Amino acid sequence: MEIIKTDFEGLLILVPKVIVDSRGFFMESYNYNKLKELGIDNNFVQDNHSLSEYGVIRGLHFQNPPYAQTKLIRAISGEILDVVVDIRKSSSTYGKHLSVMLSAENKKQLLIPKGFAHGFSVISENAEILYKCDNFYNKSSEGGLKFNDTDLNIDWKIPKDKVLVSDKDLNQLNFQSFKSQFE
Ligand SMILES: Cc1cn([C@H]2C[C@H](O)[C@@H](COP(=O)(O)OP(=O)(O)O[C@H]3O[C@H](C)C(=O)[C@H](O)[C@H]3O)O2)c(=O)[nH]c1=O
Repeated sequence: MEIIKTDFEGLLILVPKVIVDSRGFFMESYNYNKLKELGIDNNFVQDNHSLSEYGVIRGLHFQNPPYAQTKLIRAISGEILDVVVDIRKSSSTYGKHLSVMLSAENKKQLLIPKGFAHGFSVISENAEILYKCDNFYNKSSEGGLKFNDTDLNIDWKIPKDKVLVSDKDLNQLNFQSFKSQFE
């Protein structure tokens, strides 16, 4: 597993070792011990799996403390533009975002620490994603930021007339009126 650091504290891109042979490929998509040897020690307790069509944007979501979640996300079919926004008030990258293409082809994973709002747009015809969480779903602790917030100015790589979002995501907070609960 290759670890790629980013400009955001704790936000890592993981590239698993893929073993190819005449039958296809094999990879250990997750290995607690191998990540622990690399200094990554999360007790993941919930796996999520979603399918979305082209143009869907899910996010930008997070769970507030004490239900905040570290996530380890990957695409198992199709391709997404995965986007995280740093909402840790004391972070030097507060309010900044990182975008990374995750796809069944590149097999990249994103380790997203607590304190980031997370979302993705579906660039392919459809995409299935799997992600591990180190805290359980807690609906009442959910928070969110508007995907099209002008201060965040995120390029989701989807033409405006093709964007598909839930009513919930249309009504998230603007960044300016958002009060982070993350230090
Ligand atoms: C997140 C979640 C949702 N649900 C139920 C609640 C709804 O009945 C249904 C769809 O939920 P929602 O529309 O919030 O799903 P997404 O828009 O994919 O939300 C996720 O999208 C972004 C990208 C994230 O990073 C979060 O994990 C999560 O907020 O699944 C559950 O039962 N358990 C869960 O852990």
